[in-house]
Amino acid sequence: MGAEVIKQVVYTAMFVVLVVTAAVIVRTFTVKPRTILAPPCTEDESGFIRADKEMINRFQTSLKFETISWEPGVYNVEELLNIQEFIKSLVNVPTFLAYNLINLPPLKKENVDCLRVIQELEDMKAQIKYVSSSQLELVNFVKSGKAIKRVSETSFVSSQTDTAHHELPDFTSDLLDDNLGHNPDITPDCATDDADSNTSLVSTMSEEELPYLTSNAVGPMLNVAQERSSVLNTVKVKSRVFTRTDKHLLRDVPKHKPYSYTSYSYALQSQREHNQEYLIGSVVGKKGLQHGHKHSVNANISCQSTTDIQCRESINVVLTAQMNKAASTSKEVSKMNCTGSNVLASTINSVADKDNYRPIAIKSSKILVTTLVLLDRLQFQLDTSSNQFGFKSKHAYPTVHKSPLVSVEVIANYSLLYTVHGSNSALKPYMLTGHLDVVPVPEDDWDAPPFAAEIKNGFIYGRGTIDDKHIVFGILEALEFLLKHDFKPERTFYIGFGHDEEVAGEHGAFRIAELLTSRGIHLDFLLDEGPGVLSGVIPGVSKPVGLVGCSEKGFVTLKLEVSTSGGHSSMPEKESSIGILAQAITRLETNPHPSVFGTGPEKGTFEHLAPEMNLPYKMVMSNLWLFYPLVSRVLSWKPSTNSIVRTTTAVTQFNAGIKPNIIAPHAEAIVNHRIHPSETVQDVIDFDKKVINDDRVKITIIQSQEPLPVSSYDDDVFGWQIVKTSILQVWGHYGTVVAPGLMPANTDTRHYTEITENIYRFSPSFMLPEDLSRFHGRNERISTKNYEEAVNFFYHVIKNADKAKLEPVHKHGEEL
Ligand SMILES: CCCCCCCC/C=C\CCCCCCCC(=O)NCC(=O)O
Repeated sequence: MGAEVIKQVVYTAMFVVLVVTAAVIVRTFTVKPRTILAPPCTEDESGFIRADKEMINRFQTSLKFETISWEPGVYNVEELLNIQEFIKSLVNVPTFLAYNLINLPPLKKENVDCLRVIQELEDMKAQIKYVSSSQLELVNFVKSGKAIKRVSETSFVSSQTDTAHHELPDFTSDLLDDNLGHNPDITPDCATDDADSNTSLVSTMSEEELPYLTSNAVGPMLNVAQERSSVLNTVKVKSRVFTRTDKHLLRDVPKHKPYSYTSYSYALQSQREHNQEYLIGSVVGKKGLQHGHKHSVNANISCQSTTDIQCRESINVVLTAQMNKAASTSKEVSKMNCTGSNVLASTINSVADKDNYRPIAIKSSKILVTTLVLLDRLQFQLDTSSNQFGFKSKHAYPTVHKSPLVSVEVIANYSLLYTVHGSNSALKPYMLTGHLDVVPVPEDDWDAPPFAAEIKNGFIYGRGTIDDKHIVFGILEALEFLLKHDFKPERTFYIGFGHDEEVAGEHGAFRIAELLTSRGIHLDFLLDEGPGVLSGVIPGVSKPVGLVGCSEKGFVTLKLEVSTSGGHSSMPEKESSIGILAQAITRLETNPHPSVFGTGPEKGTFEHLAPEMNLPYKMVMSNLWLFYPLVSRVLSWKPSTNSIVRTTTAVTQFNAGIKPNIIAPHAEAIVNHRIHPSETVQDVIDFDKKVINDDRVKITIIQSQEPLPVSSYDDDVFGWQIVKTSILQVWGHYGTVVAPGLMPANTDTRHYTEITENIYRFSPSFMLPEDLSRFHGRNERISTKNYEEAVNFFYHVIKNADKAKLEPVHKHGEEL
């Protein structure tokens, strides 16, 4: 009896397995491709736009920076205020450069107002720390007086490279000389009245005031620029460092022998060992240090700063009187040597001679403003009468800008709205969008400088190449070509270039959308940046995939905070704010949000791609009804594919602590989630709270956006057809297939949801798996060939969309 039942169960199981296997096999080999070749563009196949040198050059110039800086010098309060005013104007531009404000202007003698100004400048730097850069140039920014001069038109990158790999421009020695009283521009009240000193321009400051000068709190983005700092001012401080009487520091240095390079180096190391507050220093000295002085050394100190205190000490190291006698030595030491991130460096000239050592700190100071160059380089002129950033005439794309068919509006000072007027008002307009701003470059170890637009091995390197200049310039190039060739559109279309997409587009795209709404405009479809032509990115598909974002993930940025009583590190509580917060972060990272694979447009991706896949992927993807869990797990392995199966968690910032022996009373972290369309902001917060499960961790929302609606990717839908057809016209010869997908990052499209239901996100960039990290990362680049393809893609979009409708497509394909 028992054996009979077992037999029955086994037979039934075998039968089920057989049926399932048969179903899987049948389905694998009968599933029909949904990716049907879109109807080719029958007319004007010859209209291929070849990227000539000029076109590439126009693109390159759009990627370059220009530097505007204040000449090293000594400024009075009024001049500082001028600078301050200018910087304020930048701060008011929400998308201005993140890394444009570099060092502080130097102080003038004993002027508290200077300190106030400098503090304000510091505050302003903090404010602009995280904003993105925008392609705007201050061409006609003119300030009177010698204090503020535009001293450099070289690209920021080349200057930076010089600094990093060679020597700094040798202006520092002159400045030292200036500081020694040789500068005719120095006003008498700047001179020191200290009779004992041979130095001039010595400001007296308390050590409490020094952080204003030395704070490195503005973050790594500014560090690159700090490398360009110069010796500008001398500040007298009560310092004990490097005095011969400081036995603690120099106890191991032989007293009666000339100090040698190594002994001084040793002294600095000792200093660090004995007192954690001090810097990590290295001393480089010239041979034959004496030159008549008993104890002299040239010290080049760089501080691997981890705390403000370290920064401060590194700057306030110290020298002696006699600097004017040692002018040649000063020149030697004024060469800076800064490396790595979060490094604050200062060069020290020590010429110790007398018993009466007089410590003098050398402060490096300078304001450097780097701006981007789009408008000027393209010969747009700035309209300084109304707004110094606005522009009124445009020569780079003369046909576009002179055409009676095209009108251009400047929105919110910097964004652009083009209307290309069609002749047939019965046709619903559409819109192409892109953005002018780029994200900063926190690291400089690129294969080619990030703002020089160098071409290497057929690739144009530069921040903004794929995010998002190839779209902006691809559209303008295509339109210029079409208008030159007598294109007269029937269908009106808009082109919107926002200036602050990288910081949520709330001033640019938002205002453009608002304006269009106020005019009662409703769009047939809108095309913005998105995934692209992906090769080798989607598992199992060997053909390139033109992936079009039909929806966009939402996001929520959360601040997590823990506060405890803090105290002395010798008597710690069992748990610290840092420990508690770290635990919360670990819980979030080890408990990812659950997979919701198959509930959003990513399902459509596989419905379209399964028939194109190689075995065994084809079998698995054609039978998602059976293999969902397996596929979901496999997709979770790689960051790119993981991004489409769930709400992601990225811990992007963590701040706590100021000193080794103080228990941090406060720790905070920033967590950025990208929300899958099947979840909401509230779902995400609820999940996080549950996972963290610790009331000591306070969670606040910094910014959020619900996921965007899913636009139709039915082959009957005009906008979808246009995008798909145009992709195939440009990349079809590679065997490219087109599929809908989910945009894992955010775009300006969130602002346009009221004026169209059909929003598609596609960047005309050909991407290999390793290229995905170039977005916002190192070595952002595009090949010249790909740029040509981008231009042609927009050419086809504009041509295709001008038809009343595309050919009907034969529909098949099915749910998996
Ligand atoms: C099985 C499908 C796999 C899909 C893999 C996804 C591939 C995504 C490809 C490109 C992503 C492009 C990201 C571009 C982001 C640019 C926009 C941006 O930075 N916005 C700001 C922000 O999101 O913070």
